Amino acid sequence: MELPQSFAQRMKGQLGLDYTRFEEALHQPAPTSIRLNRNKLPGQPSLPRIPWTETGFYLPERPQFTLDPRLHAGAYYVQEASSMFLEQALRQHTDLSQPLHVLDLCGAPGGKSTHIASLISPDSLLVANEVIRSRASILAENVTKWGSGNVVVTNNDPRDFSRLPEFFDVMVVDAPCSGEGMFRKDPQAVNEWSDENVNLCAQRQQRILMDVWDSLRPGGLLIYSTCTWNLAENEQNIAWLADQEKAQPLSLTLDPAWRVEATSLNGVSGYRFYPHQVQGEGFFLAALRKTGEYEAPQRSTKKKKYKLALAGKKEQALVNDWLVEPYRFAWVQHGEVISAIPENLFEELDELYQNMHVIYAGTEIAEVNGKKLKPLQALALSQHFNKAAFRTEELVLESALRYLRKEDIGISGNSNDWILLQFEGLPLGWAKQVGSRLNNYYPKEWRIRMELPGVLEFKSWGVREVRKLER
Ligand SMILES: C[S@@+](CC[C@H](N)C(=O)[O-])C[C@H]1O[C@@H](n2cnc3c(N)ncnc32)[C@H](O)[C@@H]1O
Repeated sequence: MELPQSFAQRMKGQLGLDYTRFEEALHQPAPTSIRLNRNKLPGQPSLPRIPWTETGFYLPERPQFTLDPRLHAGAYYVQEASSMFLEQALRQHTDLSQPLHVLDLCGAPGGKSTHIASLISPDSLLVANEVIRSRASILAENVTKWGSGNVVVTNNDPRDFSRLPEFFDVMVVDAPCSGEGMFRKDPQAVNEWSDENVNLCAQRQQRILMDVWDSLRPGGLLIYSTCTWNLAENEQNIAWLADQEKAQPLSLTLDPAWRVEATSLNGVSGYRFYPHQVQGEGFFLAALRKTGEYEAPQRSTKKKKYKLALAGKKEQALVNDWLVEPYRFAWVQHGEVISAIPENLFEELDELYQNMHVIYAGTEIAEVNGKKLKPLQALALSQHFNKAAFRTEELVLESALRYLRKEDIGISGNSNDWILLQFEGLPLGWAKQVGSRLNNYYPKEWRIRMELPGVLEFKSWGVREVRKLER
């Protein structure tokens, strides 16, 4: 990798004597790390922990993740370690036990959204947004696999959030940036880098921040992050915002052993991750509190016209016991699809449907057509799913991968049932047995496209779990 000259020059100025170690680190392989979904994998793996998060771990090597059915089951997310530092900003500056409205503005592919979903209380709402449509679908897929049930995925431009004034308690802006911190993982980022692009990115970030600022409540928390190291896209932008909006800069308590670098510019604290100091990629994070007093809006006494329609009692009764605590949910119907949304979030969700382009909300449970009922993929992957309501079949590795490739797989018995297919107790999706045939209902868009290798080797992250299957 040949570093752009002006980038190297600037970093020498920024890092001084540390520059040589920094450059050497850029030529080392990037570490591999994952974050576990504790609702699906509660055990403690024998792996080194990422110190600033409770659920992140380093792997000794990079496995072929596509060939691990647990990834498709939403049991973990492959995420770069530094970016999990978001957890510190949330834990140190919010009360996560409270019901919060959180926005993840630049959400795709979903690393931070799934992380936030694991940290907030079940009564909280996360709006995971992505402006690019194709990327919003990937975000919706990852959110669905994570299975939290209190997440809404929207596909909106930041300026659309002006329709939701003072709606959010917390806002995460993981801004599109010049990607200097991704150089060793992504050679394309090196080719696209230029001083001009850094300036364009900085201007775009300011626009994005101004576009969404009004939808943060007074007293609310803004967490801003990038994966780049220049001042313009980081400290300078946040100092500019703090000055413009009279926001209060916040600092974080760091453990010196983490080797995260704290910076300060005009009273604004920033936190920098360099690959020669931490086991992770380049990252920057800063936090601000919006000043002022929040006054909850007066509720109108006029009868409200809702956009969300509740499912009929008959339809609801058909699917009610498919979730473990059905009384916690409102059951809404959109065409033939019944979804469950947390009961306490009905008003907020309706407001989102009125104002934004919602592409996924809550948990899609079933398609109902007269007496015909079809359980949906999101139900199988939901953390609230009542598995006892269905016949389940455990698959070995090869069958699980064939199922995820949407191939035909054999199964014993002869019935007319919906069958929940699992791998190591983790639901993967649905199949329907029709006589001796088994119809595969795994979503076509999610299927594994890669050919299975001649020898399947299941190298899990737990060192003891190496398996070979000769075929
Ligand atoms: C750094 S990535 C987000 C990564 C994500 N937060 C995660 O942890 O997986 C930035 C995202 O911003 C989106 N984006 C690009 N231009 C944007 C704009 N003008 N406004 C808002 N988001 C934008 C990109 O499509 C991209 O998905």
